[in-house]
Amino acid sequence: MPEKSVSVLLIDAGNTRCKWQLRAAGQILEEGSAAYAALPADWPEADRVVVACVAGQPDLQDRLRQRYGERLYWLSEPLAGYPHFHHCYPQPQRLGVDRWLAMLGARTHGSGNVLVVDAGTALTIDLMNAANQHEGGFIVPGLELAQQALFNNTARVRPFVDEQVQTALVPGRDTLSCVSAGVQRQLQALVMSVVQDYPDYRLFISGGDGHWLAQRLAVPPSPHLIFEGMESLCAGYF
Ligand SMILES: Nc1ncnc2c1ncn2[C@@H]1O[C@H](COP(=O)(O)OP(=O)(O)O)[C@@H](O)[C@H]1O
Ligand SMILES: CC(C)(COP(=O)(O)O)[C@@H](O)C(=O)NCCC(=O)O
Ligand SMILES: [K+]
Repeated sequence: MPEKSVSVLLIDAGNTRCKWQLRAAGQILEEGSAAYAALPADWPEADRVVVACVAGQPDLQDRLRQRYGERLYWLSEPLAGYPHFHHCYPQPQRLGVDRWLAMLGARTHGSGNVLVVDAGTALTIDLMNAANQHEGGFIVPGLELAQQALFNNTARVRPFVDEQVQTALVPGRDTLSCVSAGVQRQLQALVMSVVQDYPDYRLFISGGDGHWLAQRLAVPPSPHLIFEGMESLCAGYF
């Protein structure tokens, strides 16, 4: 009788929300995302569960530990001693586990230099060369956070209820449109400036704001990079 393929539940616990995929034999069987206040009461059955968490979340960890016991692998920092990646941080455990996994995920798409953008709560950009040497990166506030920074720290820049968020980059004609278009252009310009400095690096864009950013930069989005990184870890490590 053929052996049943191993099912893995992969959970990407970011600062804004939690995303998950149930995979078996490289296929995505189920997927979802939710705010922490609205997580499923009932997680799917899985042979193995890997969580990448940059956001603390002790309650989630307790619940998943109760549900899955020893099948749970909780990653809050890069795995020490992982041989197929060379850190540049003097303290590698300080590198966000999501950034590390996104780079491992990009590697599953081929060899060569990679420039990995994860447009989430923060927008991160990481460079990794063909020898899997992390060459460093950039961290800036992501779209929502950058907008909130303006709303929270100015008297009159705020989202008026009668204003619609614009998706175009044309100059805004109300406060919300000016902020939205301004912040989008800022993020796009940052990524373009790094791309320009590293022309031999293949660009990958993931994260909650990855779709529009990828479209602007004329590359296909890579929404599953962190899951792909987790899956490649599972193959050798868990
Ligand atoms: N359904 C959604 N809920 C929350 N944010 C979303 C959603 N869809 C897109 N976004 C955008 O994605 C960003 C969060 O991206 P995500 O990759 O989930 O972040 P994180 O991994 O930091 O939790 C938000 O800042 C927001 O601009
Ligand atoms: C930079 C981040 C906040 C990004 O988190 P996210 O936007 O995915 O929620 C996260 O990767 C993190 O907490 N990193 C630790 C600091 C570092 O990477 O240097
Ligand atoms: K991010």
